[in-house]
Parts: sequence; C-alpha cells; structure tokens
Amino acid sequence: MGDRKYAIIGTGALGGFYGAKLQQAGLDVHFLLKSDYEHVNQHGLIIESKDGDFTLPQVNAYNDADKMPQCDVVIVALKTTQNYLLPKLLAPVIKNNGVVLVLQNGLDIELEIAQIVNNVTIIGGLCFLCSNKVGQGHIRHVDYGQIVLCEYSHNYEAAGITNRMQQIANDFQNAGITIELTEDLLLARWQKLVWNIPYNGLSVVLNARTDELMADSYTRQLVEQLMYEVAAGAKSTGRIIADSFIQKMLDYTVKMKPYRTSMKIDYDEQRPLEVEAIIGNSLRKAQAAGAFLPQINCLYNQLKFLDSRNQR
Ligand SMILES: NC(=O)C1=CN([C@@H]2O[C@H](COP(=O)(O)OP(=O)(O)OC[C@H]3O[C@@H](n4cnc5c(N)ncnc54)[C@H](OP(=O)(O)O)[C@@H]3O)[C@@H](O)[C@H]2O)C=CC1
Ligand SMILES: CC(C)(CO)C(=O)C(=O)O
Repeated sequence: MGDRKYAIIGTGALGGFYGAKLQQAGLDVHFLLKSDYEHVNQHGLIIESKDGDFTLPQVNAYNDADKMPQCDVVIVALKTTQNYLLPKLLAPVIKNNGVVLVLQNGLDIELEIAQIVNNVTIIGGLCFLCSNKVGQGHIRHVDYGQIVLCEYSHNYEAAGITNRMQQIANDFQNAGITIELTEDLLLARWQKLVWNIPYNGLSVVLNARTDELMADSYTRQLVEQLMYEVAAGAKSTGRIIADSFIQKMLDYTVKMKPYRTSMKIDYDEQRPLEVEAIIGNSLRKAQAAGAFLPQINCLYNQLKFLDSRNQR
C-alpha cells in the first residue's frame, strides 16, 4: 500500500472527526453519510477541536456505499446498533486485501466482521476520544483523541505488530492523532470496557455525568466494583487486568472534563443504546468461559428495560 485511500462508514462524532483529520493531512478520504448527506455534500465538514478548529469546505460525500470507490482502509464508525447493515455497506467499498478498521466500542465486533468479509485484514482501534456531533456536518472534539491499534487474528489470538498496523499508524500520526500499537486485541478491548461498562451504563441508569458519578462515594464505589467485574470477565478469557490499570481509569475520569457519556446522549436523544456490543457481548463471552458477572448482569437488565421503554 502506498498512498492509502480511506472510507469512513458513518460520518458522525468519531468518524467525522478522524476522517476530517486524515483529509486535512492530505489523504484521500471518502465519507458515507445518512441524514447529513445533502448538507455535507454542499458545505463540507466543520470541526471544532480543542487542538484547533478547521473546516473542510469540500469533501467526497456519499449516501450510497455502492457509489463509493474501493478503498484500502475502511473505517467502521457507525453506532454498533447499526452493524446489521455492514454486510451491505462493506462489500462495495473494501479492496481485496484491504483493511477494515473497527473504531467502535464493544467486544467481539471484529469476530462478527470476520464472518462477513473475506481476504481482508481486520484491525481494531480503541478510541480514547470525547467527541460529539452538534449539527449537520459539525463535530465538536472536546477532549483526548488517542487510539490504541491492534490487528485481529482468529479467535483473538495475540497477533503481534504488523506492517499494516504501522502504515495506518503513520497516516494517523501524520494527521496529528496519537497512536499506540499493541499486540493483544482482546486484552485491549477488555481494558477499554473497564471504562465503558461502568460509566456508559451508570450514566443512563442514574441519569448522571462522569463527574457526578465520581464525586459521590456510593456511585464511585459502584463504578469501582463494576470495573473489578470487567477485570474478572477478562480473566475468564485469559487476559489479566492489573489493579493499577483500574486505578488509572478512576484517576483519568476524575481529571476528565465533566462528560455526558455517548450512551447517555443516545438515551436522551431516544436513540437505541449500544447495550449489546458493550455489555451483552462481554457478559456472554465471560459466561462462555464459565464466569458469571452479577453486577454487570444487573446493569445489563436495567439498561435493556430502559432502552426498550425509551424506543416506544
Ligand atoms: N463519540 C466518541 O467520542 C466516541 C465514540 N466511540 C464509538 O464510536 C462509534 C460511533 O460513535 P459516534 O461517532 O459517537 O456516533 P454518531 O451517532 O455520532 O455517528 C454515527 C454516524 O453513522 C451514521 N449512520 C448511521 N447509519 C448509517 C448508514 N446506513 N449509512 C451511513 N451513515 C450512517 C449516522 O448518521 P445519522 O445521524 O444520519 O443516523 C451518524 O452520523 C460507537 O461505537 C461509539 O461507541 C468510541 C469512543 C469515543
Ligand atoms: C473514555 C472516553 C469517554 C474517552 O476517553 C471514551 O473513549 C468513550 O466514550 O468511549
């Protein structure tokens, strides 16, 4: 791969931000959109960012994957609740021997993608990003932005650092995004869930921002207990998360700007919640390995109730 052509499947808070950064750095980027298509096709993208605002008055916008060119790297940036569309959306866009880069939250998504594409490399990216879409084609990047990249191999066996990972990392680094390469995608995904399961889940159930969850001793305790259960889930699948990592996530959140999690934003906007990818898949993976995670299970049942009531 020389100059890589990128596709962004889902130009929202995350896909819009990283895609715009890549285009700004000179890469050839193609954006798939749904409701914002007309607006972005006419006016491009606006990025408000803590690292500097910029606009892209002209972008390659599409409302139909069949009209997109075949790309070397296809970034999956839909909400996972829309992943049932991927068999239709990926096939026309991905080059033979290309890369599908999954930047979504959750567990086992690479496994699902491996069942729908052939002759491609799948890479998972864990995004430590706080970004929101605040208007049509208008993204507000509030905090952080670094990505941990790791290649998927069958059943999440540790895959090592590959050339493909390095090439994609270079593109992102040239675009000003901090990248860390890691060898064990399953461990990296469980580590990200140490944050997502407690904060995304509790923010909806308790109607609270991250700072509120951390300021109250009862909810802080709940957060910590859930984090330890995620570590137990990881352990059941052979991955060890050290107590010091849990402490790091707690400290990181205390220092973070008060944050309404993405699951809370979805709930408030009456959009479907990413409960299955983030919590359901984690419970099922642990359960298959013989571990029951009671507090996470309790959170899951509450979220399923709230999600289904919210959709009516
Ligand atoms: N935002 C963040 O800071 C972070 C997000 N993540 C993860 O990234 C993923 C994406 O989240 P986020 O960017 O926040 O979500 P958004 O809802 O902001 O973005 C998803 C985008 O996909 C578009 N979309 C949906 N269906 C289609 C379709 N059929 N064709 C084309 N586009 C479509 C949506 O368009 P429309 O609005 O028209 O439906 C929307 O713009 C999630 O898994 C999330 O958990 C991870 C870390 C941080
Ligand atoms: C932890 C956080 C908020 C930013 O680092 C994030 O990545 C997420 O919302 O999934």
